[in-house]
Amino acid sequence: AGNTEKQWSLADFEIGRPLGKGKFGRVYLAREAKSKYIVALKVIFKEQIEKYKIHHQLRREMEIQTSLRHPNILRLFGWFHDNERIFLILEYAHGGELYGVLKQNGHLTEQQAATYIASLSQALAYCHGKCVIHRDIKPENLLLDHEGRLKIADFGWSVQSSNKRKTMCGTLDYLAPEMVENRDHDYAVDNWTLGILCYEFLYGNPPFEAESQKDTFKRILKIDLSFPLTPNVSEEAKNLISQLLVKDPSKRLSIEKIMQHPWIVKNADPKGV
Ligand SMILES: Clc1cnc2c(Nc3ccc(N4CCOCC4)cc3)nc(-c3cccnc3)cn12
Repeated sequence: AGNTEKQWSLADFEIGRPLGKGKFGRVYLAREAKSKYIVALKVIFKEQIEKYKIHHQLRREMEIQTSLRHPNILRLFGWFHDNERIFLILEYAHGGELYGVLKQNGHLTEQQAATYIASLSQALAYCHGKCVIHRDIKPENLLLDHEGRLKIADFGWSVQSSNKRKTMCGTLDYLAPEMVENRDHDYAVDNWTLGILCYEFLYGNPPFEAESQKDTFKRILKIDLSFPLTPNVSEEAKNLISQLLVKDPSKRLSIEKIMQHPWIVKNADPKGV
């Protein structure tokens, strides 16, 4: 049967301008020579992979992102390598980083914020359904397509959850209580992050920002959450944020409940999701 996947090489692409640089390499605009199809080419140097010991993380990112198909998740079409570099062939997000839009405008409107939170919730519901936890959702990892639709990129920190959902695995008879208790909550890290992002979209900075990392950790552990008087944010938005930034993972609003929250129902633009 052989591998039906085409073996790509650098010769198949015309390289355009750099789009930006990540920690382990750069991202370039590129065009597949025959089809003229526009992609983003993420170049990672093998010596960096050795140096930072990120083989497994990179392999996981590639396996996970290749397997995910969702309108709000950036596609990984394939990959290839030469002696020094690994190349990821990624979907090009024409609108660039959401982070840029956020910093440009200072903060987003309630409609924009609710639309992005609804998109993220749908993408996460899809990921969690496939036992994938992203764990590193932040504005830098969020891109926009030509219609301003949100795309989650960079699954470098995601994990294939070891705790298969109750429905997906064998007998629970032999599980210790803490295992049964935690099984459904390791996904809740992403729900917490939705609360952080919703706050940042509406106020322009994350809720537990502090001078030092130590102080940020203290504020997180205390759930030291306060809402500035400006910009003016609706009570429903604050209500959603307060139901996500909850210490006990089992008490955080579920993805389904987020989608049904009055603030989302009222403000999210179904076309933008
Ligand atoms: Cl992966 C991937 C797919 N598409 C992109 C992309 N696309 C993109 C489009 C447009 C503009 N603009 C720059 C301002 O003027 C408007 C257009 C920037 C990035 N950027 C990055 C990236 C990565 C790191 C830093 N910064 C950007 C990664 N990408």
